[in-house]
Amino acid sequence: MDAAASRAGSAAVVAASGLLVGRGRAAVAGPFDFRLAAGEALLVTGPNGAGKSTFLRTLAGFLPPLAGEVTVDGLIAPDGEPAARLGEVAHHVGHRNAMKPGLTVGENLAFWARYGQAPKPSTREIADALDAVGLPDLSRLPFGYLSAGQQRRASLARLILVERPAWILDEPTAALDTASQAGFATLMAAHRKRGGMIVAATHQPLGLHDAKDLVIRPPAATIRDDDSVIVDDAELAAAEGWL
Ligand SMILES: Nc1ncnc2c1ncn2[C@@H]1O[C@H](COP(=O)(O)OP(=O)(O)OP(=O)(O)O)[C@@H](O)[C@H]1O
Repeated sequence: MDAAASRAGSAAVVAASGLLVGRGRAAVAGPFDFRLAAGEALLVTGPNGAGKSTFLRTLAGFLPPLAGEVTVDGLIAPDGEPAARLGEVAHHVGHRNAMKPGLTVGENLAFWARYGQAPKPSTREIADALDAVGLPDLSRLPFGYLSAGQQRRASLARLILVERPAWILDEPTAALDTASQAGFATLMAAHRKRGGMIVAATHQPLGLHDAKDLVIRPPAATIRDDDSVIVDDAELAAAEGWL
């Protein structure tokens, strides 16, 4: 993807209205309303099981909303057309790293660049992205050889490798040491200064200054065992629109 084309213009706005998120037929959290302009951040907090990951995965387009909508204005998708969905212009980094342990660090990062429709990154670009997250050039090592904190940092390097206007981050600093947490706060600040947006769920301080807050409060019973819970994989996939 062309870096300039993917950058958020100053008029960029992402907005959600009446957004209800869930798994299968079961509503998990919401409805939510928020508005993010270029350079702004939304900090999502709430206890375990409240629905933070479900909310982020819905924003990324991995789960369909049960109600409401998320609109995107002023952002250009990789195909050069105005983006219709946030997922087209966002990086999502989940709390599991979504990197294959048997592939090298470089192969994993190249996969994520291609997933975002960016050209195949050069060895230099991969080394620079790893350097930005404080890692030496480990690109030829299998991802599975890295320590937990190194794996997290290598996973975050995809944010740097390909410029995308929105970062959707689930516990981004989990497993990072104090210095790496501070380094990542600097990267997030630089992203926002370029007009980028951040939506981040966390249980620990991220150093995101002037972020808007979205607190997810769970219903009294968060673990359900009723007809709304789908336990069959195929039925769940069908309910979420994958089949
Ligand atoms: N297929 C499903 N059907 C119904 N509920 C589900 C399904 N899958 C997950 N859930 C429930 O959705 C709720 C929200 O989970 P989620 O992972 O979004 O929470 P979270 O706030 O990110 O939690 P944590 O802080 O522990 O990471 C949980 O109660 C979980 O049990």
